[in-house]
Parts: sequence; C-alpha cells; structure tokens
Amino acid sequence: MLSAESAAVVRATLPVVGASLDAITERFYATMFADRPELLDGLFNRGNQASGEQRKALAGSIAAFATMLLEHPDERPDDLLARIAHKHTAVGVTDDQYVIVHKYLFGAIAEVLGDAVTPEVAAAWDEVYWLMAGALIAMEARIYADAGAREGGTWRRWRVAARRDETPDVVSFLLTPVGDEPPPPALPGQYVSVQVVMPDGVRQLRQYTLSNAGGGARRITVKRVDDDPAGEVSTLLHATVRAGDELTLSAPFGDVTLDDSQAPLVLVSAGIGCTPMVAMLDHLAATGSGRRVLTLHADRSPDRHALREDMARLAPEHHFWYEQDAESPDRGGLMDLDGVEIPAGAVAYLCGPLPFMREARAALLRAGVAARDVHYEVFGPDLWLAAG
Ligand SMILES: NC(=O)C1=CN([C@@H]2O[C@H](COP(=O)(O)OP(=O)(O)OC[C@H]3O[C@@H](n4cnc5c(N)ncnc54)[C@H](O)[C@@H]3O)[C@@H](O)[C@H]2O)C=CC1
Repeated sequence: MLSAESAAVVRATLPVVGASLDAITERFYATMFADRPELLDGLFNRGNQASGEQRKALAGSIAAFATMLLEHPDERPDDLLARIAHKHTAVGVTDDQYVIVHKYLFGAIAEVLGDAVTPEVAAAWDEVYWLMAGALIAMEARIYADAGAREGGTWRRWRVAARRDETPDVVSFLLTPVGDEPPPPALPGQYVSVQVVMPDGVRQLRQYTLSNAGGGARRITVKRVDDDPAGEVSTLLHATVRAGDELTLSAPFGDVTLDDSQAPLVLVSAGIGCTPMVAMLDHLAATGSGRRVLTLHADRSPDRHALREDMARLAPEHHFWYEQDAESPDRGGLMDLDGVEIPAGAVAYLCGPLPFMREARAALLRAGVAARDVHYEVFGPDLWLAAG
C-alpha cells in the first residue's frame, strides 16, 4: 500500500508524469540499451522495440498501476500483475533486472522532467516502482517454483517430431523433449517462449500458445507474419524448421487457463486464436470430461482455418463463420451470435484479433454471460492498454 505522503505527491504529479511517459520511456530504453546492449539479445523483442509498442506498454502499465494505487489504496491489482508476471517468467526475467530497469527509468524521469523532480517527487515514484516491482518479483518467484525451475532458467531443448503445414501461412510443430528429465506440466491455455538465433546472431524470443493438451508431446501452431518486424521469429520458424531439428523452449506459463468447474464452456476464437481453444478441447477429451462445450470460431475461409479438422473433431457442438467460401452448416461473414443459444451460467474464453475480442465480449455480455466469467488474454505488449 502506498504511504499517505507518497499518495499525495503521486496524485499531484500523475498528470505531468502521465503526459511525459512516452518521452520518459523512450529515453529509458535508449539509455538502457546503449549501456546494456546484451539485454536486446535473448530478452527484449526487438520488433516491439522498433515499433514503439514496448514503450507504450511500459508507460501504460506504470500509469495504470499508479492510478490503481490511488483509487484503491487498500488493494493490489493482482490479476493484472499476474498477467505481467507470467509474461516475465516466460522470457526469463530475473530479480536483478528490476534494479537495472529502476536505474535507467529514474534517470530518464529526471532527465525529461528536470527540476520538477524534487527529492519528494522522486521518493514517491520510487515507492510506486518498488511496490509494483516487489509484487512482480514475489509472483515470479512463485511461478518459477511451480514450474520447478530456478529463476530465469526454464529453458530446455525439444526435438521437432513432425512438421505439419496447416494452411498456406500456418504450420504446426509437434515437439518431444530431448533428454530424460520430465518436462514441467502444461495447463490448457498456457504458452511457451521459443528462443531462436536470428541470422544476425541475436537471440529472439516469442510466445506461442500450446495447441494440444501437451501430455508427452507438445504442439505449437505458428502463423507467418511477413509485414511486421515482430513477426521475424514466426517467419524464420516457417522458413527453416523441419522434422528432426531441435528448438529451445521455456516452461509453459500464462494464467488464462481452463477453470476446473463443471460450468458450461463457451470457446470463442478467430484466426490463429484457435490455438488455446484446441488445447482446451484436447484436454477435455483426454480427461473424459462430460462438460457441455460450445465452440464458436470465425476465420477468413475454410482453407485458412488452421486446426479446422481438430476443432471439428474435438468439438461436437460448434459453429464456424467464414468471410469467404462458407458452406452450410457453416455460416458466411463475421461471427454473429444472433440465433446462437449461449448456455446459462457459462464460462467463456476468447482468443483472436483484438477488435474481434471486443465485439465477441460485448456479444457474450448481451447474451447474459457475467463479465467475471469472460476470460481472455491479449498477445503482445499491448496488454495494459487493452485492459485499461
Ligand atoms: N489474443 C490475442 O491477443 C490474439 C491476437 N492476435 C493478433 O491478431 C492479428 C491477426 O490474427 P489473424 O489470425 O491473422 O486474424 P485474421 O486477420 O486472419 O482474422 C481472423 C478472423 O477474425 C475475425 N475478425 C477480424 N477482425 C474483426 C473485427 N474487427 N470484427 C469482427 N471480427 C473480426 C474475422 O472473422 C477474421 O476472418 C495477429 O497479428 C495476431 O498477433 C491473434 C490471435 C489472438
């Protein structure tokens, strides 16, 4: 909880800090990477750096955290922090990196805001930073322990047992662990980081949701993204990885996982957002679940619908929408819940492009699903902006 003195200072300075956050975070990353270029090798996503997405995410998260501390001084936004903590553990963040970030972030604040940063102002924002960092460090320690791993050290090698081209731009890799050590368990809905060495020698990581229940062999399903620097890892995996190759994967992380109640489920996805849904369906089938599951998926066309056969086989009660080439009983156009009976008391999971998720969430709320029962995760660093 923020001290009363700091709360007053943070409240008074939030408008000016908030208005300068973009400049502050730009300066922060520039100075940190100039001094510590090794952080760009195997930790930060350079595509998101180039586009400014990471900067906006950091600025958004600080502003959101400070605002929540002021509005709800007795609560900690654990749900939002947990989302970040899982992403951090998936890339291997370690405690000491919070000290590095602190140094460059507060250097940037002093540089951008100049004389406005009195010792009182610096101390109050320092308290905000360490409240957030302390909560994340504690959560990350627990998540690493649950994954049976040392801090930052969940990487292990997996062999590509099979490569399957699903659609013109989506490929699945079926992976088996290298060595005898049993892999940490995966929950349906979780993702792994894949670490690759790019042609220029720099290591890059990306997260991919597991697209099967992940007993012995784990599957990831990757869409090629040609027109965005952040897509360089997916495109490299498509172009170069074949059966017999090895890949470096983190343990599975992510807190949007299938709940274990008996409430009816509604799985709502579009495009490559099919992956967690197929993992959940695979898990329900593997465990002989008797739960009612309604699966709804929208895509460009049947040919572009990755894992279409798996989804149809594992989801007896499903509706598919296609913008092109829809054939009955599938429907044409974008997803439209008119005429779809949503079971009472349902728990819903959403995954797909952000505008799709916004529409789908609103439609589910109109159909009577409680807001607390609609679960989703935004891929990439725009997490907080979407949450706010
Ligand atoms: N949870 C997340 O954050 C996810 C994010 N994405 C991101 O979204 C981007 C596009 O994903 P793709 O699989 O290529 O999707 P896509 O562009 O192929 O679209 C798939 C389907 O989503 C639906 N859709 C798209 N925009 C919509 C809108 N404004 N309103 C209603 N329905 C809409 C349409 O039915 C479309 O056929 C990717 O760059 C990916 O990173 C994708 C999946 C999950």
